[in-house]
Order: sequence, then C-alpha cells, then structure tokens
Amino acid sequence: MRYQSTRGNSPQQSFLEILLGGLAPDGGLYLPSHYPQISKAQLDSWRGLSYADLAYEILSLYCDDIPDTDLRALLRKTYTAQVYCNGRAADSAQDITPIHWLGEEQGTRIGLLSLSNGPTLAFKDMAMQLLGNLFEYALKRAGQQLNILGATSGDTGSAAEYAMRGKEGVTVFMLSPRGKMSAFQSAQMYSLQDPNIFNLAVGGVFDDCQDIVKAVSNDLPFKAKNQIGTVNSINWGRVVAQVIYYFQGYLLATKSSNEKVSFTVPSGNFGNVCAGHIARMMGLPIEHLVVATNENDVLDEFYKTGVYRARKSAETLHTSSPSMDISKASNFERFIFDLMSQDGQATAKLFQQVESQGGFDLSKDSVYKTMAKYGFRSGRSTHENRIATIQDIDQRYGVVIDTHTADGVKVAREHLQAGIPMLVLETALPIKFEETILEALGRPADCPKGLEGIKSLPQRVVNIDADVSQVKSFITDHVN
Ligand SMILES: Cc1ncc(COP(=O)(O)O)c(C=O)c1O
Ligand SMILES: N[C@@H](CCOP(=O)(O)O)C(=O)O
Repeated sequence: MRYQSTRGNSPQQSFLEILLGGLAPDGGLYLPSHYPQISKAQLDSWRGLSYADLAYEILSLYCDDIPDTDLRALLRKTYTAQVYCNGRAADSAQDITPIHWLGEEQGTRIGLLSLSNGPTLAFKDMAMQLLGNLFEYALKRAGQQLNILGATSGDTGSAAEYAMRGKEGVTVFMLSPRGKMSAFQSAQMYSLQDPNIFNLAVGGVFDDCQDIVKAVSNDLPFKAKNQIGTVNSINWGRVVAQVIYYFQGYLLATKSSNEKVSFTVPSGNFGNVCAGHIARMMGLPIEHLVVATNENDVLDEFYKTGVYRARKSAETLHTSSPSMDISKASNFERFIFDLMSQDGQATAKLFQQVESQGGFDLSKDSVYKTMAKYGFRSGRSTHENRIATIQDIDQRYGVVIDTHTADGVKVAREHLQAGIPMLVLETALPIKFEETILEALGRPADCPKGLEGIKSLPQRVVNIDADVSQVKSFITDHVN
C-alpha cells in the first residue's frame, strides 16, 4: 500500500516510512492511495475472531511492508487481557472492547462500546499501545532513534507516555495546555519520572500545542536533524489502529452483515470519527456516523451549515469535557480530502485559507451536495446537558459515564432510528473527570486499583510559552 498526502505535493511512501515520518513534508496528512474493500462474506468470516486476529485481518491490508508473521506477533503482543482487561481472561474480541448495552430507546438498542479499559483509562490506549510496539519494531529495523513531539488536551499525552515508557530509542516531548486538564489527567502525565519522557506545560490551549507540533514538523531540516516523529492522530498509524474497533463493535452488535449499525463519536480532533469514516469507506455497513461536540462546536457547525470556521485560541472554551476543547480539528482535513474527490491541490487551498482567513465555506460548492453519501450527522452538548445525561444514565441504567461519553449519549439520543442499533464510543472512564461526576451525582467516581494516590505523587513538568523556538531549543537541549 502506498500513502499520499492530503495536500498532493509529497512523494508517496510505504506504511513504515509514514509511521516514523508523521506529518507529510508538504504539511498534509497521509491517507492510503485507496481504501481496501471488504465484502459482506469476508466480514461475516471475521465473526468470533480474537481482537488481535481481527486487527491482523484489517491491518495486513494497510501495513504490507511488515511481514505477516511479524505483524501477527506484534498484534498478539499488544491486544492482551493483561493490558486491556485488568488481567481478566480475554478469549474473544468481546473481552477487549465489550459492548455495554444500556437498553432500548425509541425502538432501538443503545449501547456503549467500551474502549477505556487500557492503562490510562481512555480510548487512546487502543491505538497507542500498538504504536509503541510498532515504533520499537520499525526503529530496530531501521537502526534509528525517534524523538516524539506530541500535543495533548489530556488523554493522548498519558496514553503515549505509558506506551513509550522503556521503549528503546524513543524520547517523548509532550505539550499540554497548562491548567486546562483535570487534576487526574495532569497527575497521570506529570507523575512519570522516566528519563525518556518530558512534559512541557504550555501557556495556551490544545490548538496552540498542536500548531507548535505542526510548525516543528514543517521545519524539514530541524525534523530530519532531530528525528522528530509524532503520536497524535495526525500519524496515520493512530487512525488505522482505531479503525479496528469499529469493525469489532459492528460484529458484536449484529448477527449478519446485512444489518446496519450507527456510531456516535465524542469528537475534538476528529481522529476517532475519521477512523469510523475509513471503516465505512471500506464497506462496513454503518448507517450514520454521528459527530458529538461539546461547547467547542466547530465540527457540528460544519455538518449543519457547510461552513468551517476554526476558532482562535481565545475563543476556545474551557469545558467539563476538556479533552474535546479543540477548535482546529487536524483530521478533518482527511475527510475534506475525500469530500474533494481526493484532490490535493483543492484541499491544500482550503487549509491555506484556514490559516489566512480562519476557515472556508463549502455551502454553495457542488461537493456539499455529495455530503449525504458519507453518512455524517452531528450535534452539540453543553455542561448542563452533560450533567443531566450523567444523572439520567445513572438513574435509568445504573451506569456511571464520563463527561465526554455523556456528550456522546446526549447527541446519540437525537439521532436514534428504530431498528438500527446505536453504539456510543465510550472514550474515557469517569474517574478522569471526578470533579464533574461529583457535581452530577453527589458521590465520587470509582477509582481503579493502584491509581488511588496518583494525585499526591511528586510531579515533573516544565512550564514553557506557546512559542515554537522555545520548544525547539528545549528539544535540542534534551535529545540524546
Ligand atoms: C476522552 C476523549 N473523548 C473524546 C476525544 C475526542 O477524540 P478525537 O480528538 O479523536 O476527535 C478525546 C480526545 O481526543 C478524548 O480524550
Ligand atoms: N483529545 C486529545 C487531543 C487530540 O489528540 P489526538 O492525538 O487524538 O489527535 C487528548 O486528549 O490529548
């Protein structure tokens, strides 16, 4: 499989090349040259596979420069009960990411696809643990080192750091928005004392951190000299690993591939729902992909109006679903590339317009009329909605959900269709946002064993301005 840039001006590369490279040299994001098509018969033949073996069926279509036996071994090493089920036996896919059915509403079943039982209690672990193993494998093969520069609004950071701990040849520089994450999220990252992990708390919002990652990656001589890579969902490796659980969720929710399922995805950087879009482009029978935003509703606005209006940092609100406090969604560029019939020049022009004019308007463009075929729907949720949904799901079903998942459930309920099961992606566990859970339920969220004292551990973090040159100097001073 060859990979092309969404901006149409980079040479095509193989999976392992783009895995280590991250952002394309022309500033675009990589996508495969075509989406492999899965027939209904093939899909049915995957029923009952373990999560690792299902992952193999999907990833072998995309990672054809990794020998089959190595890929299967990497996947079996990654998707284990020990990592994802707190040691419970995991004999089937169901055990790694089970569906927690809530009940029947408006003539259909609504359930949570549980993705947050990995080491850092958020869906990021599903792809990040694999990325850690893939990096180790690729670096060993190439005899290289990698200095990862990442940006987080709270969950990517800890998932990446846990996945890269102790990985030979890998150093992590993680930018986080100072004071904008929950106390638990900050503690998960800042309490790590590993010598290959550096946490930099940036005076700004997530978008400032992500802009710095892109600016550093776009300085090609600096990137090459310092072997800069990325773990954010701008890296195709993250997105493709997230495609797997859409297949798995579909297979667990259906008995035959003639059935359809809808997914609702709490969204910020559009990485998670972009993986759903790719699964759908491969032929997975998804009826709707519902994009759920919080008060930072750029994506909801686009799907409702055709106008993409990225907000400035000062307009980005600090909310109680802080991991989605994002106003410039990176992966949205991947969807727009498909919407523009994979025209790299047209996509580049639109995203240059985002930088120069703050957005673009496709409402009168002929491509807007083709939107329906991609199956997107959207909605937004506020603090009030979040609190009400957490209370309602607790009272009605006896289940405590986190604030992001609550945004998902609130929006999913606006898009239920009789006879089509709705799966809401559960993107984090409630303990990560315990202040809001306490506000909603008047009682604390459950804390998994071993993490009770995390907030009182000593923290190691460096404050830094939202300034590209300061970040570059820090990297040059600390790379091996
Ligand atoms: C808990 C949680 N929910 C939802 C999201 C949004 O996902 P995405 O950025 O892939 O749209 C994130 C961050 O990515 C998150 O950490
Ligand atoms: N919500 C994320 C930020 C987006 O990260 P990505 O790696 O998925 O692009 C976070 O919690 O850090």
